[in-house]
Amino acid sequence: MATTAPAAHRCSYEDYEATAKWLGSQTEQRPKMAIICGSGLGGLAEQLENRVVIPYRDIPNFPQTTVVGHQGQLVFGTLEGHQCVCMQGRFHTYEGYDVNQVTYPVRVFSLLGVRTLVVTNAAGGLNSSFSVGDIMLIKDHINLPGLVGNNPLCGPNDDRFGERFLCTSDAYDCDLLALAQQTVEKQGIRASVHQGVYCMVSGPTYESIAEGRALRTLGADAVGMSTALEVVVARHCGLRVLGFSLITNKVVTDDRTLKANHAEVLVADNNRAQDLQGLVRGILAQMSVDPEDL
Ligand SMILES: O=P(O)(O)O[C@H]1O[C@H](CO)[C@@H](O)[C@H]1O
Ligand SMILES: Nc1nc2[nH]cnc2c(=O)[nH]1
Repeated sequence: MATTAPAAHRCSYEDYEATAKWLGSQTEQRPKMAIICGSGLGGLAEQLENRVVIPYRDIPNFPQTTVVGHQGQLVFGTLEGHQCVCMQGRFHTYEGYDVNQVTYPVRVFSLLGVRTLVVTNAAGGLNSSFSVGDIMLIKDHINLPGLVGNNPLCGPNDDRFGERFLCTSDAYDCDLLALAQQTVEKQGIRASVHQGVYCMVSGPTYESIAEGRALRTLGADAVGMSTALEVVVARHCGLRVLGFSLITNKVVTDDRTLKANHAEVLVADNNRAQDLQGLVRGILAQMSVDPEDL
């Protein structure tokens, strides 16, 4: 029987606008900062003050989360004086969403007035000096799906969001990274925080031994199934980006008896998510608040 490939899910500017307008009608908060919470890392959103919670199922055009550890709601509120919107749950291509759906919220946030994106994720450690529970400040990424054609900027370019050819050598904001590093020193947590390169793969399989070794050879320090697509779209809209990986497991590169699994990812998050929350809060506390936010 002949099969046809599913059509790419095209989102029009009007779709993004409609979602942004609807969200704007649900709250008077106008965040300048968006935070995407990775697997098991939604606790950050619980710390917001003056919370307004909006389930994804109520939001026009929004995808739904299907992954354990991703709650599926937006939380608006204030963190360390900054008006924020947090995604408690993100979308992945392995769930069956295409790159436009995975990145849909980022363009909506930009239309809402967001200027800075903080991305967090759970990731497997490839760098042999990383331990489970360590935090990696993302200094660069390898967008493997994007490099081979599954890039959210493929297709007609909408100049209202950004230019056709996007530079990504500056994807992770140097000033924010420097501020993050200063906060690490101030909090005395240097031993468990590293800077490194995040590699996005499509998943949902965890790496084979040969794949883990290959990714390490490529120059990746940590690997996961998210983030790079969101960052590409954020940069296309001109947002500043700060990224964190919580190292939830070591990628298996030799011992065949070890088996990566999502339960261990969530357990590591449970144990160490508070360290990441403390670091993010510490960084935000040092960032000047946009006067319009006051
Ligand atoms: O990247 P986040 O969403 O944090 O989740 C990571 O954890 C899941 C696998 O355990 C995958 O979804 C991977 O990408
Ligand atoms: N691809 C991948 N994603 C992850 N997310 C959390 N841990 C891992 C991992 O080891 N590999």
